Amino acid sequence: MSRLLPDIDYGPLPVVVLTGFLGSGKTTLLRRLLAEQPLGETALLINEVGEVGIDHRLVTEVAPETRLLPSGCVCCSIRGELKEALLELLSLRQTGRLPPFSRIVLETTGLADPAPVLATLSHDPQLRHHFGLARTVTLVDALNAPYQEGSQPEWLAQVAAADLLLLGKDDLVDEMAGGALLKRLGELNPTAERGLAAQVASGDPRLLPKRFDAGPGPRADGAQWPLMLRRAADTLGAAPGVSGRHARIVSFVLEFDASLEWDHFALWLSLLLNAHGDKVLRVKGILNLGPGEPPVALHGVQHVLHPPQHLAAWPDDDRRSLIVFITRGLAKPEIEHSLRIFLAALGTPVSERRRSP
Ligand SMILES: Nc1nc2c(ncn2[C@@H]2O[C@H](COP(=O)(O)OP(=O)(O)OP(=O)(O)O)[C@@H](O)[C@H]2O)c(=O)[nH]1
Repeated sequence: MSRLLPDIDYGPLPVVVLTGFLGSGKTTLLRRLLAEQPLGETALLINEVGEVGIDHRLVTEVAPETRLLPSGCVCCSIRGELKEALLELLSLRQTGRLPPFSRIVLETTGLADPAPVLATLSHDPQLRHHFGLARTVTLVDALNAPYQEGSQPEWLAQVAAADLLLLGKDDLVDEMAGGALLKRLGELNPTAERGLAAQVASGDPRLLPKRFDAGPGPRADGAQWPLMLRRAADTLGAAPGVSGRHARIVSFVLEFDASLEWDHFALWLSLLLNAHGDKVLRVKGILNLGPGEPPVALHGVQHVLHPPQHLAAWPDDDRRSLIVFITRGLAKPEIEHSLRIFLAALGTPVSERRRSP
């Protein structure tokens, strides 16, 4: 008798990366998120420091298809292992040894800068064929955030990499402190959506997208991308940059009214990220490449520049190019200067829009 195989969609599987400093509440959040969800829809990959994976035991009840990566820090040697773990999961799914799960949640160790994981997911051709980075979610511990911002570079890298910032343990601080923290997170990463972890309910689609292109990135909803960038630009305004409490963190926006020459701009950005990717914690942009051209969405974390994406159309008449940077030890004037000199040398000078203070 022939067995009916499940109808598996072999399109790229969405991968949601969940990060957050040690003890910020990632496992607690995952348990709530996955509780009451149909078993087998979500595969969970957990990377932990140390030999014994305690989290693994905690989440096994709700997600039996968990695979635990064997060794420690994501940021050092995990690239090979992450790839193997992802491909193994896929193989088990395709051969029917695992249910046809429709997404993967990858919880990174709390001590890690997520950039290497994001780089692996975005740049490995085999992984890119099968998986799509849908969203990076960072959990921030409300009680410890002020201290962690001042002392832990990984905390800042996690906050900067996020598409969604969730404030956890807000029950441990008063309302005013919680509000101030959310505002602070908006200053540090003005392009991320913000919310309270306590409001994440079981099955929250922000963390459990159904398809890769249903994620929050530029693929998902072209109109949202420029609007998000404009909100960020308004937040940052004419300020030279919002400073962090340490290590010269700044967030700022470059705005251009004139269209940009893609080849020249892309070359400049690649050179910038090659040379200073460790200082560019995050870059997100929407570019106007000239009349009749669709807008292009840019999206990068440190040395990683995700493949730029053409959006269907501009949402309205506003045709500004906007590029938001979050940098460490690289100030806005340095980046402006480098872009201006570079484009002028190639014969396509642009002048940046200046907002009146
Ligand atoms: N008061 C309060 N405690 C919380 C909340 N979320 C998590 N905790 C507690 O914080 C501690 C750490 O939570 P976990 O969920 O294990 O944190 P984690 O980020 O997975 O920890 P690591 O895997 O060690 O990085 C546990 O004792 C939780 O019960 C919250 O919203 N409020």
